[in-house]
Formats: sequence, structure tokens, C-alpha cells
Amino acid sequence: MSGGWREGDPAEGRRWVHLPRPLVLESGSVLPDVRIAYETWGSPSAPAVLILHALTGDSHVAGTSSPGWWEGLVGPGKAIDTNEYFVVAPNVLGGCQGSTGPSSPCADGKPWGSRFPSLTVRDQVAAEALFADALGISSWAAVVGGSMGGMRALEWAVMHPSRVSSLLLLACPAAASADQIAWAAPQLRAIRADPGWLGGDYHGSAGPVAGLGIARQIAQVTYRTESELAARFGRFPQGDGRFAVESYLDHHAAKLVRRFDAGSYVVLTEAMNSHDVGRGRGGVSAALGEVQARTLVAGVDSDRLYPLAQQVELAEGIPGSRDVRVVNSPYGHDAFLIETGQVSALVKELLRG
Ligand SMILES: CC(=O)SCCNC(=O)CCNC(=O)[C@H](O)C(C)(C)COP(=O)(O)OP(=O)(O)OC[C@H]1O[C@@H](n2cnc3c(N)ncnc32)[C@H](O)[C@@H]1OP(=O)(O)O
Ligand SMILES: N[C@@H](CCO)C(=O)O
Repeated sequence: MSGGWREGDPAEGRRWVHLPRPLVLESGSVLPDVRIAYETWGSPSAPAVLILHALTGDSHVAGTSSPGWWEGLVGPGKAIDTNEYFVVAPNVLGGCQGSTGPSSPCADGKPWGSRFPSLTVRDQVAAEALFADALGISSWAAVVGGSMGGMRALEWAVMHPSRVSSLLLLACPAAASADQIAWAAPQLRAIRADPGWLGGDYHGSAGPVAGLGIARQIAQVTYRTESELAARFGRFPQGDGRFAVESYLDHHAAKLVRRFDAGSYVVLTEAMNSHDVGRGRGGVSAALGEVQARTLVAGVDSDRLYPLAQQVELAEGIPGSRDVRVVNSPYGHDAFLIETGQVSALVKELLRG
């Protein structure tokens, strides 16, 4: 692993909105100047669809000169048809692809670094609601999200029920479980134990390259399945002394380190740990009962990180939800990004059904 993250050239079509007022967070901390980066597709006069990305995703859902992370799903004639819908994808608050996060400049012009406050998923949705106001979007025909994006989509439907007509929740829970927090714990420890972390004030130096890489390696295993790793890599050694699966994880570590900021990884991971739709609302069932949107919930049959039982809980608790849908896949949690054919069918069912 070598070379820390630096924000590269903006993706084609990326723009920014500065929120009109400081954002008061659940913790009481205040972010004085929040910038949200976003991309759009289609005509602003069409019904609007909000797409919310997962942990290391960004606003680049689809593109012409460079493919996006849901290229198969969004575009003219595709399941989210940009001839019919105005598609909006913001980069999450706390992220590192254009929205305000730990690597952004603070009032003194230096990166926020360790001064960046803790965020919750609700803080992120509060920022996204002000962002939608700034775009003049009063309600969404659909809000769609998987994993961390699904947590935000769910909070949108609870915090702003009248603004969400339909909702697609993919591979996400009502609340982060002990198991999910447990998998996150060594990832956070690895980053913070790296001498390059410098308490979070590493921007301008190499940063916690090894720590972030190890965090991605731990996470990557949870995103895939035992059977996939066995089939793809077996016990095969490579000529360099590493097992093939170790080489695969090293590759993913190096790739993430090149494109992601460690401070954002920490802030976003801790925001996911904070996720509990029932917190302060009388519990999960009461909170899910607040959702007014026509809802489709789907999980992946082989997801060992966000198991199907969590999506069953959502589908059974949300009044306007159909029965839980199952994405059949050997890939585990990442299937919501990979199985675009099955996800397209779900989107079509929601939007046209
Ligand atoms: C600039 C960008 O990267 S934009 C990407 C933005 N990312 C996101 O939006 C986050 C969501 N996306 C993802 O998490 C992923 O891209 C997914 C889940 C959609 C797809 O996963 P992938 O990484 O494409 O698939 P997979 O796990 O099979 O890995 C394939 C990679 O492993 C490499 N690989 C496979 N076997 C080995 C091995 N034995 N040793 C080393 N590398 C290996 C492949 O060469 C390939 O490399 P590449 O990605 O550089 O082309
Ligand atoms: N592969 C996804 C998994 C998180 O849901 C990501 O990196 O964002």
C-alpha cells in the first residue's frame, strides 16, 4: 500500500450547494458552512428520485465518459429512467467526494481533521433535506438506498414522511446491530492505531495508509461470502508467497486508500454505528409505523453483514410495505451493487407498481 488519498478531479457533471444556514447536529455541535456535492440526470421538471450511496460510494451513480456505481440501473430507458425522472444523487455529509467532511477546510482554511464533529445518520438526512430545499424539491417520487444509503433513506421516510412518496430499502437494518458495530470496531482501531493518523490531523501528510487499508480488508470480507471466496481463490498461493485471497484483499486495500479519506471513513462508520431508527421515538416499531411511503424492502440471501432477518423486520414494521423481496446472489452484501438486474426489477416494481 502506498500513497494516501487526495481528492481528484471532480466527476463529470458534479456540482455543489452551500446550505443556507449552519447545521445544528444532534450532538449540539454546529457545522457553520456545509457544502453538498451532487449530480443529476434528466429534466428538473420531471418527478424527482433521490439515490443515496453506500459507505465508499459517491454522487457518481451513472455517467457517459466514466461509468458510475449503478450504471446498469440509471439512464435513458433503464429501471430508473432518466427520460421519466429527475435523478439526484448527493455525496453524503462527512464524505470526501465534494461534500463537507474532515478533509474540508474549516473557517481557518486548514482541514477540519480532528475538529470535525461526530455525525449521526439523522444529521446527514437533515443536511440532505436542506439540500433538497435548495434545489427546490419539495417531495421525492422515490428515495432509494442500499446499506448506509438505505439507513439514510429510512430516516428520510421517518423524518420527512410527507416528502417521500415511495421508498426502496436495500440490504440495511432498522438499527445497527452488535455484530455490525463489532465488525466496525477493529476497522476503527486499525485506522486510529496507525502512527500516520496523528490524532486525525494527518491531512497534508501520507496519513494512516496501512490502517485504512486494513479497515477495508476487514470490511471487504464481510461484504462477500465464504463460498465466493472459496470458489474464486481457494487455497491457491501466488508466486510472491501470498495466498490469492490475500492478494485480492491487498488490491482492495490499495484501491480504497487511493480514493478515500481515512477521516471520512471513521466519521461515516461511526455514523452508521449510531443508526437506530427507534432512538428517541419509542422504539423501532413505533418509528417504522411513522413511514407513509409505499415501500419495498429487499435483502440479499447470502448477506452475512446485514442479514435478511433485518429486512424482514423492516418490511413487517412499515405499514405501506410489501413482503420482503430477496436478491439471490453468491456475492453477499455487495450484491445490491452487483446484481443490477434483480435490483432493476425491484425498482420497476416500486416505480410502476
Ligand atoms: C474510481 C472508483 O473506484 S469508483 C468506485 C466507487 N465505489 C463505490 O461506489 C463503492 C461501491 N462499489 C464497490 O464496492 C465495488 O466496486 C463493487 C462491489 C460494486 C464491485 O466490486 P469489484 O471491486 O468490482 O469486484 P471484485 O471484488 O470482484 O474485485 C475485482 C478487483 O479485484 C482484482 N482481483 C481479483 N483477484 C485478484 C487477486 N488474486 N489479486 C489481486 N487482485 C485481484 C481484480 O483485478 C479487480 O481489480 P479492479 O477493480 O482494479 O479492476
Ligand atoms: N462495497 C460497498 C459496501 C458498503 O455497503 C462500499 O464500499 O460502499
